[in-house]
Amino acid sequence: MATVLKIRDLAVTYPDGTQALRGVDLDLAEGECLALAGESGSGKSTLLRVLLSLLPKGSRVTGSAVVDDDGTSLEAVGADRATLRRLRGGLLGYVGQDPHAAADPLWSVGRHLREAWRARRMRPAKGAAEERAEAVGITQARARLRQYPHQWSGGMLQRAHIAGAGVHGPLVTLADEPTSALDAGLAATTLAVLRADARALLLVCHDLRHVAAVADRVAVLYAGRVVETGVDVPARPRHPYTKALVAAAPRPGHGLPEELPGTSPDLRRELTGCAFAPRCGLALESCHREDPVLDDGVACPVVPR
Ligand SMILES: Nc1ncnc2c1ncn2[C@@H]1O[C@H](COP(=O)(O)OP(=O)(O)OP(=O)(O)O)[C@@H](O)[C@H]1O
Repeated sequence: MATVLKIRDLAVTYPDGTQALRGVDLDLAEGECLALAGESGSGKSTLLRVLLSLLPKGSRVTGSAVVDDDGTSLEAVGADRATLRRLRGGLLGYVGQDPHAAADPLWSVGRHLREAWRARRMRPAKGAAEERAEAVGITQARARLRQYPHQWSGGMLQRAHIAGAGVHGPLVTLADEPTSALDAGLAATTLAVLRADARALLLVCHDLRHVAAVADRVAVLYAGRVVETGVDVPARPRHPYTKALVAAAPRPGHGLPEELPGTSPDLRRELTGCAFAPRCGLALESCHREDPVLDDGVACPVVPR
């Protein structure tokens, strides 16, 4: 399958000196769902913000993030206005965290959906909004789209956002914790709808259990670096950080989850060695000096190959 998104050595420093991403390499193939996992502050949302050029003024970005549309490559890092117009809502669809927070309570749900055309100075063909809504499982769409966000459940409203994100058939859909405001049952079906609707999906999700059902591959971020990537990460974590992350997730019938030891590093300071080493029970002396690179899907010298 063709690679539709190629990220190389991507680094982001916010204006206050926070190094949110520190050299990330990732590929996403057509038809694939890649999940980005990692605890709060690991850089997941920052990566999506780079692709959509939504970083605050004064942020420093180096490296590259190329969207490849059938041989035409568009660089998201430092994109000019014309490129941005092609990327945002065109080649890149976006679904956010909280469907109610992302909606204007005074607009009908149909108006929200039609905005996906208007934002690109287009008019939806007759019945096109209803057709999109039905494609993501909203029944009686004509009547329901006349209703307002407060008349919709979170799960249904998130489907409307998914419908809106997919209006122009984006090559890549970016979803930032799209189920964090939903209960567990709704989360699973919403993710399945999102997965079915997207051509390629970059899914930010801190909960590895949800990821397991929909993602083809998982990349685990820690302090702005990919520390592990693979197909079987939620079931068979290898990096000590990923293991701790899995153990920290509550699982029915497994007793109380184990809290991750220690605290996340201060990303405003220069980090030497593996950023996880101060919290890692298996760290070698060299881990405090050398930052391990990804080798066979895991950035850790302790993990057997
Ligand atoms: N505008 C900003 N200015 C300065 N630092 C920021 C800004 N936005 C995010 N950060 C910092 O950058 C780092 C990465 O944040 P980011 O939001 O990308 O993490 P995340 O993994 O998406 O976390 P969460 O799951 O909580 O959304 C964190 O240390 C965060 O505090």
